[in-house]
Amino acid sequence: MTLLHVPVIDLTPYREGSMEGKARVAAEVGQACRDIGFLVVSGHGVPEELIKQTYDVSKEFFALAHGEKVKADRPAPDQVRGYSAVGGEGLSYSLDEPTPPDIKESLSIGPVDVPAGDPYFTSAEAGPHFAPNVWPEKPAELKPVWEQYFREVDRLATDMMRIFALALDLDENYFDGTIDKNISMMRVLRYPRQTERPLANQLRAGAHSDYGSMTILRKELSDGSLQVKNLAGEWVSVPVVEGSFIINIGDLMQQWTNDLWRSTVHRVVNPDLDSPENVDRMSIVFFHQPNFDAVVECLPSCQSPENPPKYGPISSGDHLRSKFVKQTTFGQGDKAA
Ligand SMILES: O=C(O)CCC(=O)C(=O)O
Ligand SMILES: [Fe+2]
Repeated sequence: MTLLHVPVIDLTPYREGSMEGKARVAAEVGQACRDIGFLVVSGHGVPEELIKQTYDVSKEFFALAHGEKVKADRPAPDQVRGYSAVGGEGLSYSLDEPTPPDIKESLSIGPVDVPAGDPYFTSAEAGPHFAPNVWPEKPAELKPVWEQYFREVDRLATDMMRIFALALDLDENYFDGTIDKNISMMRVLRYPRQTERPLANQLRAGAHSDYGSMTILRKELSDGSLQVKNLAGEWVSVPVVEGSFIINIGDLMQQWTNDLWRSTVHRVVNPDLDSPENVDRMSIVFFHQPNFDAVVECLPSCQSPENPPKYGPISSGDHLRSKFVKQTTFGQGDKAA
């Protein structure tokens, strides 16, 4: 039976390491990726205390005056680094029918622990993927806390890629060499409490699918505001489970699996102005993206004579660049970028 709701999956049996436990988790994850493209995971091993610290320092940053926050402004359109104010981005721009800008502000970083002096990370081919991070001066603890969060969630992403490999009947370490120098991004989003009615079709985050291999999201509030479009075409809320992460497949993984797995459209809806749920909402998002030079082509286990490859090969870096140029060009007549 096709899953029409986002399942909750405990990763503990995978992490404990028995063959049987790993196979069981992989089967559950595989079904979620095929049917709905989203899953909620518990037993992930990321320390709760670190997640709380990440929220706390991020909240402190967003509470600063606008003039202070813009000191860490995004340095260039092709570098997803630093601060982006409310109105600076619309996730739906990457779709064919864009809506007005999202009602959110954000702070983003790219890879941490980039080795100094290694040309792989500074070459022309590396493009903007290892651009230096833009750190706010305040609060001072934000940098070490975020760096640690990035490392921990990167470790979880590696576990997930291994589970994905098992779910796709591949060797467990099949993807390891494609993600060891990954170009992932971490971003904290703040959706302010709303004081006036949004424009027509304006959402906290407009309908979109994510770009990369997977997204790992931690959301603060136990509301149903993150919605996913299921295979029956209905919007369903992602379940809220304390201590869990929400994980979804991105467009690149859909291509890698020759459309066997789904990069599902999702959105963040507005609260009613006078509802108790109309409060600031924050989420911590980790967009996992393989090494810029990893070549993504339909996996052998996902094709057959009846189901030939639907996509040609593309590098992870080129794929990502083609997506995020679209995201900031709304209103500039450049949706084809
Ligand atoms: O904040 C959320 O719950 C979702 C954000 C999201 O989907 C995104 O930034 O891609
Ligand atoms: Fe998303």
